[in-house]
Amino acid sequence: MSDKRSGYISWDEYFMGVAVLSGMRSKDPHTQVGACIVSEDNKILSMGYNGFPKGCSDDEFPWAREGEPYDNKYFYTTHSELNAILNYRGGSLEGAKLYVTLFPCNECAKAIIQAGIRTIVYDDDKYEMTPSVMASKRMLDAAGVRYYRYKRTGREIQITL
Ligand SMILES: O=c1[nH]c(=O)n([C@H]2C[C@H](O)[C@@H](COP(=O)(O)O)O2)cc1CO
Ligand SMILES: [Zn+2]
Repeated sequence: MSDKRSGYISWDEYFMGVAVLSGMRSKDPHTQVGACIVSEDNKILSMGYNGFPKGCSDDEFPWAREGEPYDNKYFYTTHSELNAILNYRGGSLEGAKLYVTLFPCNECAKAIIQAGIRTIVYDDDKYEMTPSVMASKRMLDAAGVRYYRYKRTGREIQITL
């Protein structure tokens, strides 16, 4: 009989929790997205959140959702998934798993496929009806990248910092 502690968090809770925590760094006032890339043997390889590229000030570049393309955020934000891929400097992501709080868009799907990531665990899918996410699923399906929705456990975690 083992005296192992019970009540510890599962791998999925752990990695999605890290993705959520990472998203808390986002300065986007509307949508915060976090990502965590994990190896096949459950080691965290990289993390990311949505934001402007290095050198592009969060206080000077626009966070607006509307207006001319030059004056809204869409030309400038790097998505959490792409940031997590680019933040990894250790070599290959072949066979890795991506935990992400929002279903990846078509641009991120291309990067995910080309990086060799084979599995996506996502939480929110609020843009599922958009052409971008439909195109994303089309490419992921064609490339054989598995994706499944994170099953929320309802566990609440309080951390005092
Ligand atoms: O997969 C994604 N990953 C990601 O990081 N994002 C970022 C880009 C923007 O900063 C924000 C989306 O903004 P909005 O929901 O206001 O359109 O989320 C958006 C998507 C879209 O699916
Ligand atoms: Zn994206």
